Amino acid sequence: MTTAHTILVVDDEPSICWALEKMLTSEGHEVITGSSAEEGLRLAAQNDVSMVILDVRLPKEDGISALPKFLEATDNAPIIIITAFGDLETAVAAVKNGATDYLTKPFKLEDALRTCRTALQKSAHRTAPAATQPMDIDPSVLVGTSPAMQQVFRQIALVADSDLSVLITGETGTGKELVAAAIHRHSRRADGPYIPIAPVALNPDLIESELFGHVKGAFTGASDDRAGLFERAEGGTVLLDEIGDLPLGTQVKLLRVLEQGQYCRVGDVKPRTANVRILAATNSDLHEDVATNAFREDLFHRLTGVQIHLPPLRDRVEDIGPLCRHFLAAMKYADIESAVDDELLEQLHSRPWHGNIRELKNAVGHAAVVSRGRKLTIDDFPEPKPGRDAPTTSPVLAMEKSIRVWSENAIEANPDSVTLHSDYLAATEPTLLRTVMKHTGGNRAKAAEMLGIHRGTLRDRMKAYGIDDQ
Ligand SMILES: Nc1ncnc2c1ncn2[C@@H]1O[C@H](COP(=O)(O)OP(=O)(O)OP(=O)(O)O)[C@@H](O)[C@H]1O
Repeated sequence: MTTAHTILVVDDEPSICWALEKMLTSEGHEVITGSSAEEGLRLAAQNDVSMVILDVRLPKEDGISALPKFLEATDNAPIIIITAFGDLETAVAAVKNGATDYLTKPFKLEDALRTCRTALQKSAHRTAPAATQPMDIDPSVLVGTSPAMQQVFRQIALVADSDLSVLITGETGTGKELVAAAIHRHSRRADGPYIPIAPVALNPDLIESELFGHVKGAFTGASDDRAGLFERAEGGTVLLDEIGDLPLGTQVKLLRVLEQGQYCRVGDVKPRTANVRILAATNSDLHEDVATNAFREDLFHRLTGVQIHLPPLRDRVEDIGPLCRHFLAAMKYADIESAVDDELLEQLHSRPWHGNIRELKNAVGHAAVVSRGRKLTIDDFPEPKPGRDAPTTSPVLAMEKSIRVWSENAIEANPDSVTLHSDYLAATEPTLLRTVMKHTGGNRAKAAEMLGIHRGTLRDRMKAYGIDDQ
């Protein structure tokens, strides 16, 4: 059975108060309601309140600025903020000012109930809230009015102030890097460095030295001690972009940083403490990489503790209008309001946007130049980008990755191996031979010609691998 609590609901919309009251009384709680911050504070002073549900939009003083007063009046009871205007700014402001959680109108009652139950559990272990700070937010950075983006803003707000590592997922161009930057900007580390790194862009032979630094003489060319990116990000945040591309050996070291907060420079045995928050982003399916042993399962679980997923733009078309206006404003386009009409928006909504917001941004830039300040039409926009069916990774790159993963696993399994090359051929050659034989309808002579090897060699290899002519 749940313990009965007194819950204060402060909202100037009677229907919201009524719905919450009904929901919470059916859980056995007592509900008192106020329609302004002033009335709510009076009620909070007169009652032993276990939780407050506070609307942001109130007639005189708004919910965000009244929040610290409610915390004081209720001896730091959990406070759930409700707003119809849920943007990142409001979400972060609410959490920074001490709110426990955040609900965006219209909300489902079952979601509200879940949020209330969690908050009430916290009520049992009240602690003083973190010191509040004035906010320094550029509200134009992350644009989005869709429910999906509201959820993303809420997640950013809830995780920003902690030191948790976060995995940000989503197709290319959905704004993963922007979300990572927003988490850093709204975190306690905001004054520290923010370093985004794409491992794929680093020299594969030097990747560990790039990340963790090295000591003099660690390898040929290491003429001096050198700090790595983790050291340079001291006190700040590192974004590991496309984390799936991290070599397996480096994944082990990253896990150590995540679990023990420690790493060593290459060639050094002295562990160093990493005072760095790690964010990671990927547009590939890490589950698949785990299944093929390209990504360590332990690291995967460590990283997926907190995950923020950015849906593709085609699943949140409501954001297209605000994004278009945002990009036009950034270009100082004349008369933004009439530049994008409903007819154009409808046409833009039906595009697939495989390149997501990056494609939209480029397309709007293109259209703005072509239209020279007049109202935009669909003809001003470039052709849509090819679909997702067109592979984003070339088969050669995919093969390179598979070979790299296979080699790293084989070396890890048997560091003293002396048969790597023949093991590799045995793993790959049968597929090649079978494919060519199938193509030639089982004609060995033709197959040998295509392969550029002698018929006898082909025969021997097929025999060795147990491949028959069919
Ligand atoms: N919600 C948004 N509001 C405004 N601009 C956005 C938003 N999301 C993305 N953008 C812009 O779209 C472009 C692509 O965003 P970003 O680089 O963050 O995507 P990504 O998901 O990290 O892409 P990739 O996986 O290819 O690295 C950037 O120019 C970014 O500023």
